[in-house]
Amino acid sequence: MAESIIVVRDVRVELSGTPILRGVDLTVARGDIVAVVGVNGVGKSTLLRCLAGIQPPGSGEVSVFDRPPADDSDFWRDVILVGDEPAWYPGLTVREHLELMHAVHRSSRLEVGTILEVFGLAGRRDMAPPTLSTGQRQRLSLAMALLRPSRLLLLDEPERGLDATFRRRLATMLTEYAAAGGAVVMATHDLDFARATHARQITLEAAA
Ligand SMILES: Nc1ncnc2c1ncn2[C@@H]1O[C@H](COP(=O)(O)OP(=O)(O)OP(=O)(O)O)[C@@H](O)[C@H]1O
Repeated sequence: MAESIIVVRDVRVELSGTPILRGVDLTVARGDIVAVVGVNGVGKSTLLRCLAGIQPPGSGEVSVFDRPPADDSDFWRDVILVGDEPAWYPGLTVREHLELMHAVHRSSRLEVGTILEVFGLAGRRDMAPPTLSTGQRQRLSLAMALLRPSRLLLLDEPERGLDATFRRRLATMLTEYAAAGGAVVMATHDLDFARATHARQITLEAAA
């Protein structure tokens, strides 16, 4: 059986006294792509935050790479969370944001020039991220994530703001990432996008 990267057993989370997650189970192995779906407010982002070690479960077990996820540098060397828009570095261009990631992570998966082309940002390389469109900023967030080496991608609505053509390209990139041995867990509202990645779907139900 494939090595499990994530094991979630009977997880419960309450926020401000309201049950958000209850009895959630999930196992993710190398090469898996899992799409977490469900209505607004059902707890998809909360589950991703549990997997990222940002939201401790009230009860139950969460294990990522054989230990409880911890918000520390060892953990983030293997794991990438793409959620809310990152804080951009004032004064740095699109290309410089990517070069920064490239410089910090010695074994980048792609060269900066290549990733600018793949993510359709070559024509915007000298612009400041805040001056990009919503979809272009999302492309840059994903480009910075996929540039660096990792073993697990946690993606909160990665399709947000992306046009149909780029959604298909991203689906292919995620499929290739998983085929190379990585694992992906993503919250999404786009079932066509989820199907394009051949993701296993899990549907969260309201806890209350
Ligand atoms: N700090 C908090 N205190 C109380 N309730 C919270 C807090 N943060 C989030 N919630 C509630 O938790 C629930 C789950 O939120 P979450 O963002 O995980 O949902 P989601 O499934 O990702 O939603 P969406 O599809 O809209 O992105 C929501 O009802 C939200 O109002």
